Amino acid sequence: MDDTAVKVSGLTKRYGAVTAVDGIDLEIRRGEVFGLLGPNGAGKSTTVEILEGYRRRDAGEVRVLGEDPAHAGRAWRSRIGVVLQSSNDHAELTVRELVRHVAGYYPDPHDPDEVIERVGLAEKAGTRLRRLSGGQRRRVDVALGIVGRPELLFLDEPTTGFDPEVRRRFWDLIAGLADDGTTIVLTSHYLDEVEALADRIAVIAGGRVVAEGDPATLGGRATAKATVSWLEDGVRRSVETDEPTRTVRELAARFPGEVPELTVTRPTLEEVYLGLIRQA
Ligand SMILES: Nc1ncnc2c1ncn2[C@@H]1O[C@H](COP(=O)(O)OP(=O)(O)OP(=O)(O)O)[C@@H](O)[C@H]1O
Repeated sequence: MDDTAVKVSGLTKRYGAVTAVDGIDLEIRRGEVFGLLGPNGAGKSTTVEILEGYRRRDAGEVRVLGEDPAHAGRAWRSRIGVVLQSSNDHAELTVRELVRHVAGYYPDPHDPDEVIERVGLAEKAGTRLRRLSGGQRRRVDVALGIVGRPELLFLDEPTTGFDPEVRRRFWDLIAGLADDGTTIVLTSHYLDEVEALADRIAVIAGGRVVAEGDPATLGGRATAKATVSWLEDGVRRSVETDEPTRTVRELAARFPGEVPELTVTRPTLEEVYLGLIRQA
C-alpha cells in the first residue's frame, strides 16, 4: 500500500480578489498525526475543505488516499472521517439514535455503543441532543467522525469548549486512534494540544506554509538559545546561552550543594510559533 495519505502540491484557492491558499505543498504519511497551525484567516479551513472534497481548488494537485477529492465518489468518502463544527440538527434524537443512524452509512462501522463509550458519553447515550452541554455536543461530533472507522480523520478545532479533564481524555482517544493506524489531520489553536498529539506540524500564514517539522524541532526550536535560571542571594538570575551545559557546570562549581531553583529552558512551541507568525 502507498504510505502517503495526503499529497498536495501548488494548491491555490482564490475568493474573488483574496488568495486564501497561495501555493501550498504538503505530504502526510499514513498513520501520522499531522497538525495544522496558523492564525485566523491563514487558509487552514480552506485547505482542509479542499482535501475533504467540500471545496473546489483553482490550481494545484491533490491526492487524498490515492484519489482526487474533487472527483472521488462514495467509496472514497466512506474511508474519510470529518469532525465538523456543531450544528443544531437532530436536537430531538438521542445520542445513541444519532450515532447508530450515522454508522448505517458506512460499510464497516465501529459498534456505536463502543464509540459512545470511547468519547465518554456512555451515561448520556439515551439523552436527547438538545439536553447536552456544548462540550458534550462536541463529543457527539467526534463520535460521528470516527464511527465509520475512517482511515483518515479530519479534526477541526476538536476540543473548543472542553473542560481540561475532558480535553485530556480526548487526547488519549486521539492517541489511541493514531496507535490503531488512523491518519489524523488536526487543526487547532491550542499549541499544547498540537504538541501533545502531532508527529509533524505545518504552520500556515497568508495562504503559505511558513514552517514544517516535528514539534520538538520546529523553527529551530531544539537548537535555539537556552535560558539558564537560578536563585542567588535571594535574587532570580538568568542568562541566555548557546552552551547551557557550560553555564550549569560553572554554577555547580560555584555553589557548594544544589544550585538553588535551577532551571534550563528552551523556547516553548508557542514562542516559536509566535516568532514564525511575526516573521511571516
Ligand atoms: N467562502 C468564502 N468566501 C470568501 N472568502 C472566504 C471564504 N472562506 C474563507 N475566505 C477567506 O479566505 C481566507 C482564509 O480563510 P480560512 O477560513 O481558510 O482561514 P483559517 O486559517 O481556517 O482561519 P480560522 O483559524 O479563523 O478558522 C480568509 O481571508 C477568509 O476571509
